[in-house]
Amino acid sequence: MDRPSFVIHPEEAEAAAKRLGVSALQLLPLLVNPAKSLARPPISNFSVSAVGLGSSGRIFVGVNVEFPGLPLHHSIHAEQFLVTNLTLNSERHLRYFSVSAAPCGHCRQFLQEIRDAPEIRILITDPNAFRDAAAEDGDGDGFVRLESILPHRFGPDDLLEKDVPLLLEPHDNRLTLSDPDHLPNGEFCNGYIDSDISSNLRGTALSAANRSYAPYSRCPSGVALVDCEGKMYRGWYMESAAYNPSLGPVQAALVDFVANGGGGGFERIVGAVLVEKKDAVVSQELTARMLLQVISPKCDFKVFHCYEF
Ligand SMILES: O=c1ccn([C@H]2C[C@H](O)[C@@H](CO)O2)c(=O)[nH]1
Ligand SMILES: [Zn+2]
Repeated sequence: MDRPSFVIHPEEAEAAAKRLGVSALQLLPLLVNPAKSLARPPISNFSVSAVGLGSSGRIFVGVNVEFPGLPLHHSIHAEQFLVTNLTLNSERHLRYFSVSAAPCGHCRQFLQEIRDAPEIRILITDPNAFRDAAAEDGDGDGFVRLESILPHRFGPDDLLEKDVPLLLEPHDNRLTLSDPDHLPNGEFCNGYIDSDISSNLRGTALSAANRSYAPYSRCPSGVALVDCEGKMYRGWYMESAAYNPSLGPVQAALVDFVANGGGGGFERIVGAVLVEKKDAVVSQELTARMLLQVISPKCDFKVFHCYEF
């Protein structure tokens, strides 16, 4: 099968399933191996891919991404990439996914932010992974419930009221820029970014911050990136009830870059804007600056502050 793209539309999925004589669900594990070629693991050389079916009938791909020069905990796991890809595409539910290796504890925890997480069904294509669990889980389709591989969960129910929107649900954080016309630390100066791109970046980062999922810290943030051809990417901060598996806004925007940037390297990123609250208890500024400096040294980075109206 050809190398899959990061989002497969229902008609394409249907046609591929028909060609292969399988159902949409059975297509997921068949896409896992080809999708591994999209991973970027220069440190481990261990490619992981996760392929999920959303409630719209679209199929989404996630892969692992590693960053040489940075501590390992900045890596993006395939399952986190998959969930980020769903949120960037406004997909409301993830009910099934297939993945090349057993999801680590960190990913099992991150998935808890999705409503009815215990019911998410997972099929691991690695033949050595939990055949017993699949046998016990009952449906006979090879998928196991997340609950069976992460029992006694700690999740949003432990910290939030029941009516708080969860990760894949719509968010509007009601943020507006504190001083939109004030460019912090001078103009963008690397020659790629004119005032139109600069104001676009600002607006895109603000919209991203408005979609951020930060119910635990109440410190939403968003990032917009621009590459050397003027193409823009965006992502927003997503929290985990267990804090550490949270995914930062730069990583989320890098998911957009890896999925839609035509396969180029991170050094193609020439401009970045972070929008977050001033004096936020959880601030992304220093981490974002460091990350961008390592992966794309010539990237010009600006921070704009916002407040809740
Ligand atoms: O659940 C997991 C476990 C590991 N990895 C990635 C992280 C790192 O890039 C590589 C080695 O751990 O595999 C994932 O993507 N998902
Ligand atoms: Zn993981």
